[in-house]
Amino acid sequence: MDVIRTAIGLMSGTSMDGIDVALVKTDGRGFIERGPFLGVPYEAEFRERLKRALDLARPLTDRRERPAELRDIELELTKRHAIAVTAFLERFGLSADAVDVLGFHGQTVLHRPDEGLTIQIGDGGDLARRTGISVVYDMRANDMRHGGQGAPLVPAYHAALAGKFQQAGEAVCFVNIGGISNLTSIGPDGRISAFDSGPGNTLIDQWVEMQTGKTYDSGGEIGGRGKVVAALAQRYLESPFFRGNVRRSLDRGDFAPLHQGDASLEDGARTLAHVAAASIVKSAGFLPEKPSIYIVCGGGRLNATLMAEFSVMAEALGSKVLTAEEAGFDGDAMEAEAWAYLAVRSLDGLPLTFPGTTGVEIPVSGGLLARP
Ligand SMILES: Nc1ncnc2c1ncn2[C@@H]1O[C@H](COP(=O)(O)OP(=O)(O)OP(=O)(O)O)[C@@H](O)[C@H]1O
Ligand SMILES: CC(=O)N[C@H]1[C@@H]2OC[C@@H](O2)[C@@H](O)[C@@H]1O[C@H](C)C(=O)O
Repeated sequence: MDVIRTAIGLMSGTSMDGIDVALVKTDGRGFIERGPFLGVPYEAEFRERLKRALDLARPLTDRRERPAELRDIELELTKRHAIAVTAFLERFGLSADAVDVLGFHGQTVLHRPDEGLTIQIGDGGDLARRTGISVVYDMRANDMRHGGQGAPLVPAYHAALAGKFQQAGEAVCFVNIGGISNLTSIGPDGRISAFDSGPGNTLIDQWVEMQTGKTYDSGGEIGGRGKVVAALAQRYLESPFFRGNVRRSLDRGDFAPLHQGDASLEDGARTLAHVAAASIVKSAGFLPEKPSIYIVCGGGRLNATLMAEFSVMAEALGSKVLTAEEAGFDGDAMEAEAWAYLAVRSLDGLPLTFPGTTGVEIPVSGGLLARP
């Protein structure tokens, strides 16, 4: 029998809103027992530091380069992850000894797949020392080294969760609407196909923050009062990203934000929610089979305007739309759970990515191991 390990996944995503912490007991294969979840938000000051990290990373050409200020931010990020782990253990009455491994995503500060460059800051060795738990980190690099896009990596976990839908003969498609959105389709025969599908919440967040100082459109309430400005939506939806080969992954900065004066606050938020929804449907057109069910995860599922737009578009094409919760999962925890699952796979040398998920030449494992 394969070893069942207890793993904690740590995700700081492109939205830069905080650290998601989730526990999973798994053999890294078909056995998955989902445990508790904790979201640890960043305060505004640290979010600004992370935005500064993106600026500092822009000129880098080597993934190991750390200008002094970027290194400082990396160490602060790592310390915050250690504090988040401690808070998680305390909250759920667990001891560090009960955890076999941490799956540490770090923060993506630069992602240029065309140049074979992806940089996640976060010091695995330092996190292992601080927590006393082994850490698997830097999970994207090996994929890129083998010709992959370095993202998305969550599909291996989606595939493991899809069993009950597969058995029912459904073509299920997981949609993660984070800062960027990505899709994983799993056919009834188990065939897996995944890619980044387009802008998610980042454009909405940037617009709402620029206009109001709030960091996101809570519930999609602002967008719900606006209308779609067709010319603005077109500008995004006619991007070359949506043409031809979609096996491309995105950097947070690949789609430019709206400018002040482009629209009213409400119309801008509505238009960008429309763009996020239409991007998913457009990209899903490149899947090998039409999804019979979409399962929506990530913060974007809480934007009712975006979800209403997406549901109308998907249902018009004959697909059913469920939130992660309606499908029996946790839409906030999914990525952190995936990082726990992937860390266990990494320990066993199992593939994290596949030709159908990142375009990698052959299925490859990945991640570096740091022991305390
Ligand atoms: N109640 C809410 N109403 C509307 N939008 C929300 C709500 N809560 C979160 N969001 C949106 O979800 C975003 C965070 O989503 P999530 O945590 O899935 O992204 P991420 O993991 O950082 O990104 P990625 O998946 O691209 O790495 C926020 O920035 C915000 O735009
Ligand atoms: C380079 C990078 O960090 N990419 C993220 C980003 O956020 C969403 C999308 O773009 C996805 O490709 C990926 O994250 C998820 C967790 C993944 O790798 O599956």
